[in-house]
Amino acid sequence: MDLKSNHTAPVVADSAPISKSRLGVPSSLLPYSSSGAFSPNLFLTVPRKKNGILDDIRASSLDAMKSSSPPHKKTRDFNNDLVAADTDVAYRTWMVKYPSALTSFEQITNFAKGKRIALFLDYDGTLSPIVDNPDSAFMSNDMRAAVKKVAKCFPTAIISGRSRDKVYEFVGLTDLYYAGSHGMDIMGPVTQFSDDHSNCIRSTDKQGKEVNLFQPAGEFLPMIDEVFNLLVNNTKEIQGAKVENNKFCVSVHYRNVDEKNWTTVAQCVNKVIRSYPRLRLTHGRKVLEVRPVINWDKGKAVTFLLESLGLSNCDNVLPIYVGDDRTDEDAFKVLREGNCGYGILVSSVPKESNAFFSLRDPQEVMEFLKSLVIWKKTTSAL
Ligand SMILES: O=P(O)(O)OC[C@H]1O[C@H](O[C@H]2O[C@H](CO)[C@@H](O)[C@H](O)[C@H]2O)[C@H](O)[C@@H](O)[C@@H]1O
Repeated sequence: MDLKSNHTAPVVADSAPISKSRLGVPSSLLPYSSSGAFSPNLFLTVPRKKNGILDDIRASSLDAMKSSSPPHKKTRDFNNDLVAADTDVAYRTWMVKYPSALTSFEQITNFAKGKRIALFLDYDGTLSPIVDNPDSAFMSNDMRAAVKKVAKCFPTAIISGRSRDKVYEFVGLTDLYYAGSHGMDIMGPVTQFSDDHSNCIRSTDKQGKEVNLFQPAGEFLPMIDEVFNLLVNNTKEIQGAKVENNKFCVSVHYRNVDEKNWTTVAQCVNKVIRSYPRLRLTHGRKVLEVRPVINWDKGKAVTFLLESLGLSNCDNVLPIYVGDDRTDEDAFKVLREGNCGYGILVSSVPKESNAFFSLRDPQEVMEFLKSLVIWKKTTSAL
């Protein structure tokens, strides 16, 4: 297939408008819907504008770039009490809509009674704090221990924008499921379901166990490599810019670029992907992400994993997804719209979200994971 032949434009994967009415604790459960998730035609068709300009220039507008990530400094600035107090009030007000998953823990576990919890965890900003150098985004040993324990109690998957190998290297735990490249590279269990599915191939994991690999964007690999090299070359004069190859997508980081040069970063990226109509641009935290125009995201990955694990019946399964970024909104949305699970947004600043609950930072994520383990052990002992 000639991936360049269809003249469609890159688009921003903006989250759909968030419903004004919050559902609260679901009172009834709908059967988990798999409709549309595994459409044989995974390609999104997005018409290119007549003038050939990127369909949505917001893809790289300065405003979008500025709002892509809160400054990673402490919320409380003791040299500026007033600002700190204002920030705190705004955060507390926001938390009325997105209550803390820690203070709402009983509500969550009450709803989980008689159900199996399935846990989905994002990596950067969720399990590891946001740092300037993406290669140094290590998770703490305490966090690793917490993830290990929680994965012994509940089926647990890491769903990251990183390449699967990279995120596995960071987490370093077996007995978890890993999905890299925003869900476009899933290593899951071998099941009848995977046998029936195209894009699935048998493989073995690092321990030699037979696994199933699902790579819906497999044919984009050469193109992504090509674009990675172009982006490295085109941004090499921009001080602080860093391009990361995430296998089925490419990240262009501008966290360490002087703000006055952010537009140059955006222009460089737009210039490259203009020649690749089958690629699109999305925003992460101080990062522009180039990825294939396919109908696949973290939300689809959650649905896929639940199906693969035989956990797609919401009557007895409660999926919980914890994430901090815009790409995690796709997963929150799947859980919200399916009325079948909880999204938990990790954020220290107020943000509109499809999540139900919030946690302030990775430290609170760890507390939440530990609480789940204690709850599981207590209830199993009864
Ligand atoms: O889905 P995730 O696991 O959250 O991955 C999303 C991106 O995370 C990484 O970038 C972010 O974290 C870096 C380290 O803290 C930070 O320096 C950067 O500014 C953030 O955008 C990762 O490097 C990207 O490739 C992922 O797509």
